[in-house]
Amino acid sequence: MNRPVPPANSEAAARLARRAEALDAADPLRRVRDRFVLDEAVYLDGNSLGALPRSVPGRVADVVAEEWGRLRIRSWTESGWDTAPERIGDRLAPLLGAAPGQVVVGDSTSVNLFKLLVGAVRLAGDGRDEILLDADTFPTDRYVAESAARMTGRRLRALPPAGIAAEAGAHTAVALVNHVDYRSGELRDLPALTAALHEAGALALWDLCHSAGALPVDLDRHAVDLAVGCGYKYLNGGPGAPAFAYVRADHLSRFDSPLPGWWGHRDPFAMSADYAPHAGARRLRVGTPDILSMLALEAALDAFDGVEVAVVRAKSLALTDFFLECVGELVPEGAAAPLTPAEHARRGSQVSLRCPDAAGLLGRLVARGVVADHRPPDVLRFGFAPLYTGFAEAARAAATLGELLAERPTGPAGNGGR
Ligand SMILES: Cc1ncc(COP(=O)(O)O)c(C=O)c1O
Ligand SMILES: Nc1c(O)cccc1C(=O)C[C@H](N)C(=O)O
Repeated sequence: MNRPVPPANSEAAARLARRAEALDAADPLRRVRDRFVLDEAVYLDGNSLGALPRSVPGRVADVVAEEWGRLRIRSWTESGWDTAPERIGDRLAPLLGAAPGQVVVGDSTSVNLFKLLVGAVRLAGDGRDEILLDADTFPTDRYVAESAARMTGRRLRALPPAGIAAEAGAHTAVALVNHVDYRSGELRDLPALTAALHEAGALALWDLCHSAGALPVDLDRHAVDLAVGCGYKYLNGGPGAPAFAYVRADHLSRFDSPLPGWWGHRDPFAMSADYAPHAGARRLRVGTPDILSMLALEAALDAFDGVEVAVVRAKSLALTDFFLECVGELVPEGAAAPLTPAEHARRGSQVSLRCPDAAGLLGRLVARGVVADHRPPDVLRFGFAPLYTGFAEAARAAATLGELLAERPTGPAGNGGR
């Protein structure tokens, strides 16, 4: 049965659009939006690929023409290419709540997961023979963890994140957990779980892909042992931007990387036959960095200049609250069920809705200028990047979704989720 859009909905949509206008006018990050290249589409996919910061194209053009084109090989030293991984790591560190000297940028998240997970098992020592894994994890973390467990002779146990604290014990070397779940948008209790792992004598390795740049992480404050994350989501570093790796300062001197490339050597240009790791975070480097992508990420971080993470978080919660309210008012009852927790303490910066035929619906949303994404089998994800997403866009996305769902037969929204 096709349900027409009830007239009350257009009134509600108009009322919510007026509220959105007022919220946008009062938004302290309103001007930060101008730092990005955007168009008339409602872009709610910054949790997959962040929008292009205006600071990037000119910088990349300059790197190509001047640093590569004119200076060529001299740029390794004269343009600071040789120190880019740790320099950009230190630039990123405040967004993660980390003091300098602990974050290095480079490689992909998957590669950094491998380095840090095997490194964590080595740090934990021989007596600890199991790795715990967030059972809901993004697939790459699982694939890497399975291989790391095989290589190190450890047992891998995948557990619901809420059960990890209770299961961690004298055998646990490390637990690998996602700070924000990529499907549901659920935020995990990083301080409590890290503390519980420490209580058991185990290490905490956090995947921050869906939290870095969107909410406070406070790595140092919570004494997180190790963390990884990607540069292309809320950090807006561009497609395939280098990822980052964090190892807590007091673990660094004992951190034994399973990928000891020459760029992590104490003195790479000594070309020594023996590997001797650099004293600090530089030991997390592996091979020659991808300079063009790396410098694009560095320029992208300009978008955060003068922006406090607490303000980003406040706007993220206000946006997702408002979107959920709009969905509640504008989407036909039962047509889409929020999967993302309502509690602020458990919500990242995206809203996931379960809808039958989410894939088909996504195509129709995109055709009407609302760019979100879909994860199988039935999840629609709406990512809210507080630096450039406005309340009017949240209202427009919900109104468009409501119209589409009212145009087609409604079915059960699915209730077999978490
Ligand atoms: C939580 C999480 N971990 C890891 C990855 C994979 O990162 P990469 O492709 O940089 O290895 C992604 C996204 O692609 C992700 O969402
Ligand atoms: N890394 C991606 C890619 O290379 C292509 C398309 C999407 C992505 C993503 O980042 C997906 C993302 N990690 C997710 O949360 O599903």
